[in-house]
Amino acid sequence: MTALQQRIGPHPDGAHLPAHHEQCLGCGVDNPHGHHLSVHREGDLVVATHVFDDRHVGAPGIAHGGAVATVLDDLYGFLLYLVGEPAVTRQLVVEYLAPVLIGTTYRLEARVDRREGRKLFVNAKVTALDGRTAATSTAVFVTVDAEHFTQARPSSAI
Ligand SMILES: CCCCCCCCCCCCCCCC(=O)SCCNC(=O)CCNC(=O)[C@H](O)C(C)(C)COP(=O)(O)OP(=O)(O)OC[C@H]1O[C@@H](n2cnc3c(N)ncnc32)[C@H](O)[C@@H]1OP(=O)(O)O
Repeated sequence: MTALQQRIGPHPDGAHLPAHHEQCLGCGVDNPHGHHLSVHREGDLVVATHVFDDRHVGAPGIAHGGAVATVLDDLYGFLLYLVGEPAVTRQLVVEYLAPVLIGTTYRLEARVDRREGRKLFVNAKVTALDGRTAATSTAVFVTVDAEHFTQARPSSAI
């Protein structure tokens, strides 16, 4: 079994899910520019509690929209542990409903809506602890084989 297959799982309900790799911008613990997302499984959901910090600011005090999209994209990447196959983002849509505030705790959750062949239709939301939804998202991921990741330079391949 390859390291990638081991990481893919299966992972039981409630389990903390492993980072995609140590340098991943979304979840890698060794990326100093990263978001260091920590994600667990809740049934069919993948869930993170997240605080954007000063590295992610757009307008003063408000998270940059690209940073929010980055975190959502990476969160979707954790659904692949539930699906059991690698996949990559083909389309990412974000609705910014309210400012996502720096230094404020948010709950992020994502799920697979449906699958059609290689296409995974997924959705997510970002919710403040008072229950207000700050952002919603949909995306299309397409499953790929392990060779997809060998296109990168050897030093950065996973
Ligand atoms: C498991 C855990 C692993 C963990 C261990 C780490 C490994 C996993 C790391 C992941 C880490 C995550 C991190 C965050 C997620 C990224 O950031 S992923 C990085 C960003 N994304 C990319 O780089 C992807 C770049 N794009 C590509 O490589 C290629 O376009 C793709 C996505 C592989 C697809 O290419 P292709 O295989 O040639 O497929 P193509 O025929 O174009 O389309 C496939 C199907 O999708 C359909 N389609 C295309 N676009 C659309 C659309 N917008 N809407 C609906 N359908 C569409 C097509 O019509 C087609 O449908 P069918 O004809 O099959 O019915």
